[in-house]
Amino acid sequence: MESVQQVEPFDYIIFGATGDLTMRKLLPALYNKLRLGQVPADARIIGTARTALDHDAYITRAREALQHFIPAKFFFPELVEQFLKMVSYVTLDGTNAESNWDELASELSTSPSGRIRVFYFATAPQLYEAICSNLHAKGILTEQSRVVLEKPIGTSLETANAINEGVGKFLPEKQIYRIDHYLGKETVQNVLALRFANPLLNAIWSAEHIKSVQITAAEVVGVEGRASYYDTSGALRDMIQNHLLQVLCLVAMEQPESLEADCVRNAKLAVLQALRPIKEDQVANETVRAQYIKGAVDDHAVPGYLEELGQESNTETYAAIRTWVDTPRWKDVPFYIRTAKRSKRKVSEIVIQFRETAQPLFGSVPGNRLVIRVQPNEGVELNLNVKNPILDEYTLETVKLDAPIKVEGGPFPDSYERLLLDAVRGNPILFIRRDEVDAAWIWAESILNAWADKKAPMHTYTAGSYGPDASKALLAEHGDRWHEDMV
Ligand SMILES: NC(=O)C1=CN([C@@H]2O[C@H](COP(=O)(O)OP(=O)(O)OC[C@H]3O[C@@H](n4cnc5c(N)ncnc54)[C@H](OP(=O)(O)O)[C@@H]3O)[C@@H](O)[C@H]2O)C=CC1
Ligand SMILES: O=C1O[C@H](COP(=O)(O)O)[C@@H](O)[C@H](O)[C@H]1O
Repeated sequence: MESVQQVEPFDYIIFGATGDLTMRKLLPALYNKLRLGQVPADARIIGTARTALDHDAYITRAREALQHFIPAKFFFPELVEQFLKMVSYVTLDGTNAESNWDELASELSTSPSGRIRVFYFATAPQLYEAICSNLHAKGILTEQSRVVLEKPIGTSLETANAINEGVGKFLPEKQIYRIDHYLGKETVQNVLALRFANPLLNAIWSAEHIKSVQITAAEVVGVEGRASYYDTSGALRDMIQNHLLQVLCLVAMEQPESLEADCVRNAKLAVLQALRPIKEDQVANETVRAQYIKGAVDDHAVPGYLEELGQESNTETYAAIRTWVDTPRWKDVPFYIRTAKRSKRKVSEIVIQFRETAQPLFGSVPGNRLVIRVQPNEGVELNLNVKNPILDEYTLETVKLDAPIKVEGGPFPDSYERLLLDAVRGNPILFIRRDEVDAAWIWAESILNAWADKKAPMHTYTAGSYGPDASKALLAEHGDRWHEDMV
C-alpha cells in the first residue's frame, strides 16, 4: 500500500520550532514516521525560531520533547538519536529580512538540488506573509517547495483573505497546504470508505432514509494555557468553522469522481456552498452559544471560563448549531453541529439517525442509528431492531452491532503523522483549499456577526456537563435528541 512506502528525501524547515506544536506534535510525528520506515535516513529537519539556541541546546529540547510525548513502547533510544542526527536548528526571525537567512540558505545548499522542501509555519498566521516574502527574496523557495499553514486561517473572511493573498503572492495554490488535523484522523478519513465502499450504506445515504445527522466534538479540557488565543477565537472559530465543517462535508458530499485531491475537494466545496446561511433573525432559533461556569470534571473542581480568563468576555466555549445542506440529497434533513470545552467527556462522533418506519407487521419501529466514533474508542456501531428472544409474541428490542476500528499493536497514529508526509508526497487531498476556507468563513460569519450584535443570548453550563439545556430545543423541534439523551 502506498501509505507505508518511504517518501522521497526531504528538507523540513519548521518556523516556530521552539513552540508547543513543534515539540508536542511535529517532531514526535516525524520520529514515528521514521520508526515506521517511511522517512529516508537522509531526510533533514531544520528548526528555526528567534530564540538564540546552539545546536546542542535545541537537540536537548527536542530529545526531552520526544521523551515526554512518545509512548514508552515506541521510544527506542538508538532510533531517537538517529532521528536527532537529522535535526538542526537555525536562530532566525522569519519575519525579519535582516535575520540569519544566510545560515538557513547555507544549510539547505548542502542538500541535493531539486530536493523537496517543506516549510512548516508553526507560528501565528499573521507572520505567514512576512516569512514567505523573505523565503522568496532569499531565493529559498523552489518548484519543489511546499508551505504548510497551520490553523486558524484568520478569524474572519477578511483576515483569511489577507493571509491567503499574502502567501499567494509568493506561491501558487498548488504549493500551499492548509492543515486541518481532523482530516488527518483515520476515523474521519474512514467516513468516505464507510459511505462509498459499502453499497448497503451508500444506497440509504439520503433524506429518503436519514432523519437527521449530529456531529459532536466535545472536550473535557478547558482553555488550558491558551486563554489569550482562545478568547479571540471562541468555539465556533476554533472547532466548527474548520474541523467540524470538514467532517460535515465528508458526511454530506456527493461521491467524488475519484480520490484525486481536487475531485474530493470540489465535492466538499459544493457542500460548503450549499450550507444554508443563518440569517440574523434566525440565529437565536438556530444556534446556542454558552460559556462554562465552575463545576467538576472527573470529580475535580474546576473554575469557570471567566475565572480562568480573569476578565469579562463574550467568547463562547460551547456552540451548537442547526444547519441545512440545500442539495436534493439532504432536503429537510437537519445537521446538528456542536463543540464544547469542559464537557462531561471527550468525544468526537457522528450520529446518523435513520427514519422511523411504520411497518405493517410491527407498527411503528424505531429508526436505525449509525454512530461513527471518531475518538476515543474508535469504531462504528449500528443499532438494529430484533425480536426479544424470551417473549413468545413478537416484541422488539434494540441491539448494537459494534465494530471497533483498531490499529494492531498500538494507539491510532497521531493525525499529524499522515499530514506531514502527505505534504512531502505532494498530495493535498487532506489539506484545505482556499475556496473551502472562504466558503466556510462566509457561512460562519453569518452567525458570528449576529452573535456580535447580541442576537442570541450567551447561556452558561456547568463545567463537566454536556452543555446548556437550551441546545436540546434545536433537536426537539424535529423530534431529535442529542446522542447522550438517546441511550
Ligand atoms: N499548540 C497546538 O496544539 C496547536 C497550535 N496551532 C497553531 O500552530 C501555531 C503555533 O502554535 P504553538 O506552537 O502552540 O505556539 P507557541 O506560542 O508555543 O510557539 C510559537 C512559535 O513561534 C515562534 N515565533 C513567535 N514569534 C515569532 C516571530 N516573530 N518570528 C519567528 N518565529 C516566531 C516562537 O519562537 P520564538 O519566540 O523563539 O521565535 C515559537 O517557536 C499557531 O498558529 C497555532 O494557532 C494549531 C493547532 C493546535
Ligand atoms: O484545533 C484544535 O483542536 C483541538 C482538539 O483536537 P482533538 O484532535 O484533540 O479533537 C482543540 O483542543 C483546540 O482548541 C483546537 O484549536
